[in-house]
Amino acid sequence: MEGRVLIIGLGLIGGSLAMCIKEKHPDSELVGYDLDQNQMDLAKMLGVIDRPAGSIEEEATEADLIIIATPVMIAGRIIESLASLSLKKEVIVTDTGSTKGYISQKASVLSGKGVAFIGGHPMAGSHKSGVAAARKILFENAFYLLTPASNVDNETVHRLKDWFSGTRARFLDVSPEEHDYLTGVVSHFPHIIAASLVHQAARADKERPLVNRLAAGGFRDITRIASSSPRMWRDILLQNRDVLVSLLSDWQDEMERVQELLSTKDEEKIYNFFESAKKYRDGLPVNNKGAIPSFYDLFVDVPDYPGVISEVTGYLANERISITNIRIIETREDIYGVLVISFQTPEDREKAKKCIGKHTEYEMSIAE
Ligand SMILES: NC(=O)C1=CN([C@@H]2O[C@H](COP(=O)(O)OP(=O)(O)OC[C@H]3O[C@@H](n4cnc5c(N)ncnc54)[C@H](O)[C@@H]3O)[C@@H](O)[C@H]2O)C=CC1
Ligand SMILES: O=C(O)C(=O)Cc1ccc(O)cc1
Repeated sequence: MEGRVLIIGLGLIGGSLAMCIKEKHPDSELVGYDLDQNQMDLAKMLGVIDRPAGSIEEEATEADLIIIATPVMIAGRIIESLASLSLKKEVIVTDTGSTKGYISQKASVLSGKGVAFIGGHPMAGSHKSGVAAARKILFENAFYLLTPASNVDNETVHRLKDWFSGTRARFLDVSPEEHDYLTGVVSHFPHIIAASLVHQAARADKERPLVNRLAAGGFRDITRIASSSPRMWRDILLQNRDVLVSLLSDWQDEMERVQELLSTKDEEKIYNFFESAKKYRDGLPVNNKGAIPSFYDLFVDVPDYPGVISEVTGYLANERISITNIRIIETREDIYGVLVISFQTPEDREKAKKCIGKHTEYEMSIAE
């Protein structure tokens, strides 16, 4: 498609969407605006946008697609300012916020003026922020939830999906209320729990410093999302307050049940508690990227000598295989154990396995 796209907020999500649009629609013109001049300069330098915007007002009136990819609290204010401008008749306005109820209410000022607003939420991301972390494969296979306002026809929704076809995401239309409940359960609430687990460990650490050293492996895995942007999660929690308060109350009931199982030493019920969780979790789809994307880990048993990490990463770099994370699980004190390398795709992981196998005799395994 041809046309001018204005992206407001050139961070991880705005930057990644810009890359996806350019790949599929090379004739489009991508204009970016960010309050932070450094992000705007970096976006231009990295080729993520064609040019920076002087202001939202200057560019919005000429845009065919306007994407608001700022923190959710700010998106509401931007919508209000867009509503005071004379936008193109066929323009589509969309956002990328993790909550949809609040923004959809705010967007009624646009609908009132006949402007098409389609709320959007690509359900994939990362705990990293900023345009430097943007990737065009970020949304591949992920769900992309859309909440079209009631005045928006199917043709317009299709037009937006066409703009975003380079994401290779799977689009689903839902109501804003349904959206906020679903994402409350699978994304927002788990972020609260991850942060609470970290708080619990940090408290214990004060008495027993070994906690810090032992909190590797599984603990790091389940608390990875606690490293996300505090500002972003503050805003999300405030906007999805009602759903989260109700989920917290369910959670407290659940914890009381667990406490009861422990005080009554009910072996069978404790077993069932874990067994039923395992059954449900094992049945979750593995090929989809969920709100909390899976990373494809390769475990490499490495010997204990200095430079072994750079040796392994060097082999991968030579074959241009990109990794998303690397860490060591120390199996014994001060002795290197297993190197865990994470990849974005199972194909990259397979290539890496072959590559390391070519150069070394290290044992490797994959855990699903
Ligand atoms: N990080 C993630 O994994 C995901 C985030 N989201 C949502 O996407 C939105 C953006 O998130 P990220 O890209 O991760 O954040 P980010 O922090 O990487 O980028 C946000 C950008 O918005 C800019 N900004 C702030 N106020 C602005 C204003 N008034 N005008 C113009 N720019 C402004 C910031 O300077 C920053 O560059 C948020 O609403 C978030 O809820 C959605 C899916 C995943
Ligand atoms: O880093 C992770 O695993 C995430 O949870 C990413 C994420 C953050 C916010 C969203 O609205 C959707 C996905």
